[in-house]
Amino acid sequence: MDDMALRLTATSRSFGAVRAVDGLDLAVERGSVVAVLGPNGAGKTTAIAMMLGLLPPDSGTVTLFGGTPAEAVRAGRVGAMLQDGAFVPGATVRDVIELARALYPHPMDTGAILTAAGLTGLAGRRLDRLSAGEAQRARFAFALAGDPELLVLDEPAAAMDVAARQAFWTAVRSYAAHGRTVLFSTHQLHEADDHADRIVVLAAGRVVADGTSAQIRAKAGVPDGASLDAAFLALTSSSASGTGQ
Ligand SMILES: Nc1ncnc2c1ncn2[C@@H]1O[C@H](COP(=O)(O)OP(=O)(O)OP(=O)(O)O)[C@@H](O)[C@H]1O
Repeated sequence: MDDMALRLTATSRSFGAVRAVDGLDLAVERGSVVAVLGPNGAGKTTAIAMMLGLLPPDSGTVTLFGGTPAEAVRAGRVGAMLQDGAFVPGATVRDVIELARALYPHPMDTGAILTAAGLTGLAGRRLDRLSAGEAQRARFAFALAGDPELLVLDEPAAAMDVAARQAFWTAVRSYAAHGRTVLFSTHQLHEADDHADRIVVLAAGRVVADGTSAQIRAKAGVPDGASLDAAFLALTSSSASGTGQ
């Protein structure tokens, strides 16, 4: 049995002439919180789509808990929050949570989902009337509903205000504290610094650095006290121009 929640081995995916993900090797231990950083076009969303079985790799393999992504999704072991996840028009927050709960074998309690996602006061609100930040929280609720072992979150806190972000990250940390695994992508480097045990920096579809924030700074050759932004720019500037064209 694979003791990793997630494993990508020599995984590649191209779109025409663009090599979005280029021989990516990444293994994520169960119980860890991993942030994936990278400039626009680095391949984060493509890698996440392959992790979830939404996009087949051209070459290489992707396994979740030692099996295929489809098996893990079918078994309710994975919850995901995607950037452009659309909602059923006219449905309420509670409707979509109940819909998600019905898809999973061991769903979380509706009240616990609403609390974790900060939506208790908005349960009866129509999804198409939510603000952008509230809609992100509803996507988080959908991802949490099945009480999955692995949460995969693509730029999850985008559009959330300061209080919503704080509540969101508290919920993520408490989720991970129960031995579950979280992988999230972000452009907010401080979120990676503050909330991830491990940071993976991608550029041009490859891993250019992987470790704690101190290890990332050391690899980039910036001092310990320097911002992660300085390390990020040092690590990604040479390869960033080679992608996203
Ligand atoms: N369906 C597609 N068709 C053509 N090109 C694509 C497609 N999806 C992604 N790409 C290209 O693959 C590369 C990687 O895109 P991807 O969305 O994975 O990057 P990203 O790191 O998530 O970027 P961002 O930070 O802007 O969200 C980009 O050059 C993008 O234009």
